[in-house]
Amino acid sequence: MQGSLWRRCLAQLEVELPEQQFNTWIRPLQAVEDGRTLRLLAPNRFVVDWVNENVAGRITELVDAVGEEPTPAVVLEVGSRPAAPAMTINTHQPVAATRAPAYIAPAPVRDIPTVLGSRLNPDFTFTNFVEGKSNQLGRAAAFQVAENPGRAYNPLFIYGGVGLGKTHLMHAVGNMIRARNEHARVAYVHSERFVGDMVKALQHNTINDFKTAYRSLDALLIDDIQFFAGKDRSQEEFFHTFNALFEGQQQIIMTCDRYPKELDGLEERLKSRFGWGLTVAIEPPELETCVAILMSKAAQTRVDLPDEVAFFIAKRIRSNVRELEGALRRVVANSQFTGRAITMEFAKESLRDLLASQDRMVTIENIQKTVAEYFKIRVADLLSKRRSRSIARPRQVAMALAKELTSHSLPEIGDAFGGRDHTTVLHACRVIKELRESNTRTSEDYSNLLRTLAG
Ligand SMILES: Nc1ncnc2c1ncn2[C@@H]1O[C@H](COP(=O)(O)OP(=O)(O)OP(=O)(O)O)[C@@H](O)[C@H]1O
Repeated sequence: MQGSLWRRCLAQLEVELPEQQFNTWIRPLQAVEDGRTLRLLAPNRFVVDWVNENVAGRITELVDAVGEEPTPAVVLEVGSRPAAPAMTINTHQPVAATRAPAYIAPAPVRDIPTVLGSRLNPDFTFTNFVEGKSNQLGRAAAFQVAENPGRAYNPLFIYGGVGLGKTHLMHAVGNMIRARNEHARVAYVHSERFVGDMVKALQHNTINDFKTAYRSLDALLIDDIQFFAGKDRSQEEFFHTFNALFEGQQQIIMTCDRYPKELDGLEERLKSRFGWGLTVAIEPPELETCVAILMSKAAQTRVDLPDEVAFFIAKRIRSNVRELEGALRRVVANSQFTGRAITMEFAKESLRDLLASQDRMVTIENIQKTVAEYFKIRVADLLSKRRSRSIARPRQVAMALAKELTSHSLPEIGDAFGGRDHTTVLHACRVIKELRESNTRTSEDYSNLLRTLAG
């Protein structure tokens, strides 16, 4: 069957490679298969070089693993196939939906009302959002907003770390509003896109259309508003949009990676407005919730995932839900690729590289989570500006651990702790070093944490 060999390789590569790499370098390849050769046609020399350097070996391995006799030779060259619909490469769809910017269809600003209205991701619903202690409040608030848009909590402000389900919840609200009223004008927009659209509208003299489009909505869902930091013109425009929607009792939902008051580079008048409705945090999920999420994702794709495998994955991948899904996707793709059932042994084998690199690499997120659990505070507290001793000390411990266990620079660490200056991190490292020498308690805490994190 023409094209099937490459399709299988593609499905596997999509799981193994970061999304951006896959889209940039692999997706543009066109395949021509004749049983003896798999010819991959690249649009230009850059793509050929990149693929040769980075994934050619892996492609050959995958072709070998498919086990066709004789094993087809892989040829990579610049070229393109004459357009023939039957040969279009049909790439496999990932289990999880792609991330925010991907829903945004490039469209002229004039079309905003229609285009915005079609940007909801139908896969993100309340039904498939798994509830746990870490997201209970956020889910409950979102549900109430969906039942009573513009009136329950306006605005609804959801904040928390990456990959914890903020975007999912936001879309769930939009989907539910639309399910209850098909005429409702609901728009999802990433803040970066809002900024881009606004700049275009200014350039093309269509700022009035832009304003009307946004202000005519029943609900505006705006993601990752930390992107507004430092962008004064966009904040100004968003301020007016916000006021118009708010006054019209039109719903506004926002997400952000931190508590709004902690956002540097954001005007005070916006920060205070963000707090007019309800502000809820989403925390990293506990083990049981992680297991439940895995089971739910497996069930959605009709995959048989034994409990012990779900526990194994949940225990080993602790950073966030997106990573958890990535690990599951890898196991499932591997199982579909090889036709083997998902057993403990199989999962360990499929995730070996991922776990090995994770074991070698302690992440700042992981440190924050472990330190927060250890001191029984919230990750959000570590990222906040609160200065009370019970928060500030653990924060300094976490910063010192990040310096010791990761290869991140001081500014990067500062940034990961709610956008702090590198001198704060340096100060934290010095304080902790001194305390470890003079204070048994700190010294013990630090050693315990080091043991937990680095084995
Ligand atoms: N409680 C949950 N139940 C089911 N799926 C979840 C849950 N939490 C997160 N997910 C899934 O995890 C993935 C990442 O979630 P999402 O994109 O909503 O994260 P986010 O908090 O918006 O992250 P970012 O700040 O990076 O945009 C999505 O595929 C989402 O469906």
